Amino acid sequence: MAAWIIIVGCVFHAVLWKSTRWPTLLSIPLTLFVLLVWKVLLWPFVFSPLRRLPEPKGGHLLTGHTHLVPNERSGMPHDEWINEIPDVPLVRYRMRWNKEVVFVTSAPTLAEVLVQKNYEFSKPASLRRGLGRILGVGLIVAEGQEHKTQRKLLMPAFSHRHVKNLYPVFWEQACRLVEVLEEETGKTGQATLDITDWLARATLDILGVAGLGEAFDTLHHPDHEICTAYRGVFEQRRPAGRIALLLMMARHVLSPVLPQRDPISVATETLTGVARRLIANKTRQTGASASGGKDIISVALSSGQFTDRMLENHLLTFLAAGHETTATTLTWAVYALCLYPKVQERLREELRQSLPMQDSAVTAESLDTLPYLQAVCNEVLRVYPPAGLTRRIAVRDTLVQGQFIPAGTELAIVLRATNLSTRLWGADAREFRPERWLKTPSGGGSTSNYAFMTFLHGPRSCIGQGFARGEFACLLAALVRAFTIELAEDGPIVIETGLTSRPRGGLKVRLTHV
Ligand code: HEM
Repeated sequence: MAAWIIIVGCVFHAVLWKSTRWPTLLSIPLTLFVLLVWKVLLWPFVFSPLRRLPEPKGGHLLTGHTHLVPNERSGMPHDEWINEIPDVPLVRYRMRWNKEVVFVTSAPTLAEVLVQKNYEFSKPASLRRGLGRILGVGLIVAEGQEHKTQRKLLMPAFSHRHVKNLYPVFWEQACRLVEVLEEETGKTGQATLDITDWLARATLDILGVAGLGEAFDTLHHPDHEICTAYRGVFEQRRPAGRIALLLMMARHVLSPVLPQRDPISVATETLTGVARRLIANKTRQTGASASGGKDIISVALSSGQFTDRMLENHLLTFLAAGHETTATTLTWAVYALCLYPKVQERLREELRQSLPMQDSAVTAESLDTLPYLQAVCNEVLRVYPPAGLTRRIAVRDTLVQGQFIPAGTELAIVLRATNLSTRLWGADAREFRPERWLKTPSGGGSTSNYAFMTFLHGPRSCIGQGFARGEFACLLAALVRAFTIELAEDGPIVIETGLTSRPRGGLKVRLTHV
C-alpha cells in the first residue's frame, strides 16, 4: 500500500508540474502526509490483521509503546506485561511510527514458532548484518537450507559425549582463574575488583583451549590482541538518538574521503586475522582432514566437510557467541550470590564437602550430580538470561495459533519474560529461589517444556548449551569454593544491553579467600 501511495504521489506531482512552477511544494508534503497517516493510523488501527490482538496498557495513539520500551533487547518490560495480560497466545505492541511487533506469550505458541514452523521465520536482515560483522557469517547468521546443513555438520562437535570429555579442560581453566584471583587477594586474603573482565578472560581462555586447542592465556595477558578486540566490540558505547543519527550521516557523507575505521571494523579485522592464523596452524599441524584433537574445531575439521573460510566463520561465531554469554551469566551468578548470602553459603558447603580443595580430578559426573550447584546454575540462567529477547520475521504469510500473520511481521520471542511468567512458574516466578530445582531437577516445577527459554528451543536453539552449562558450573564451583564474595558498591544495578544484557560499568566485588 505504501508503494501505491508513492506512485499516486508521483502521478499527482507530474500533473501539477504542467500547471504550476512549484509542484513539489504541494505534492511532496502531501504524499508524505498521506504516507504517514497510512502507516501511523490507518494500517495499525483499521486494516492490519493484527489490530484485534490484545495490547499492553499505556500505548500512545501515535507513538505506541515506544516510551515504555527504552531497551527492547533486555526483555523489559515484557517480563511485567506477560503477567499483567490475560492468558493469550499473542500480544501486539507498537514501536516507532506505530510499527507493530507481535510478542509471543504462550508455551504452545512458542512451540509452533520455534519448532513446528521454525523455517517460516527468519532473523531480521538488520540483526543478521549486525551480528555478521562481529560473529562472521556462521551458524547464527545462516538461514534456511544453509542453516540446516551447517548445523548438521557441526552437531557432532557439540554432542554430549564430546562435551563430557571437555570438563577436565574447563576445570583446569577454572582453577587457573582462582590462582590469578588468589594472587590479587595477596597476603591479606582480600581484594576488591571488577569481576566482569576476569570472567570474560576466563571464558575466552576456555574457548581457546576447548574450542581450538589454543592457549590464549588472557588471564595472564590482558592485552592479548583477541582480548583488546573483544573489548572494542562489547564495550562499544553506542551514542543514542540524534547524536547517533548525526554520526551516521557524517560517516555516510565522509565515507568516500575517509577510510572506514570505526572501532568494530578494526576489532573484526583483528579477530578475522587471528581466526585465519589459528586455522592455518591447525590444518598444518593435523592435516586438512584428519585430526585427533578434542577441541571443537578439530572435531569439525575431522569431518572433512568444511572449507577454511567456513571454519573461520564458525570459529568467530563460537568465540563471540560463546565467551560473552557465559561470562555475562557468571557475572549475574556472582551478583545473585552476593544478594543471597545464604545461598552462597549453602553452595560452598556442598562444594567443599564434595570437591575437597586438594582434589584436582573433576569430571562431568562429579559436577553434574551436585544437586545444589545444578540448582543454582539453573536458577541463575532462568532469572538472568544473558539474551533477553530475540526477533523473528515471518518470511511468508502464515498462521500462528489460528491468527493470520502477514509476511514481514516482526515477532518478539522474549526469553526473559517467559522465564519469569507466573503462569508457567507459579506465583514466585520472579524470585531467585534455587530450591525450586531440588524437588524437580528437570523442569524446576514449571508447567511446560517451553518455560525455560534461556537457550531457546528447536532447530535454532543454542548449539553450545552443553558446553556453556559445563564451563559455567566449573567456573562457579571453583570460584565459590575458594572465595566468599560480597558486593563492593551499594545501589541499584543498571542493565546495559549490547549482544547480552549485563550490569553497566561492570560488577565490583570484594573477594575474601576462604
Ligand atoms: C550461558 C551461555 C549461553 C547462552 C545463554 C546462549 C544462548 C543462546 C541463544 C538464546 C541462542 C539463540 C539465538 C537466536 O536464535 O536468536 C543461541 C544460539 C547459538 N549459540 Fe549460544 N548461548 C550460550 C553459550 C554458547 C556457547 C558456549 C557457544 C559455543 C561454543 C554458543 C554457540 C551458539 C551458536 C553457534 C548459536 C546459533 C545456533 C543456530 O542458530 O543454529 N552459545 N545461544
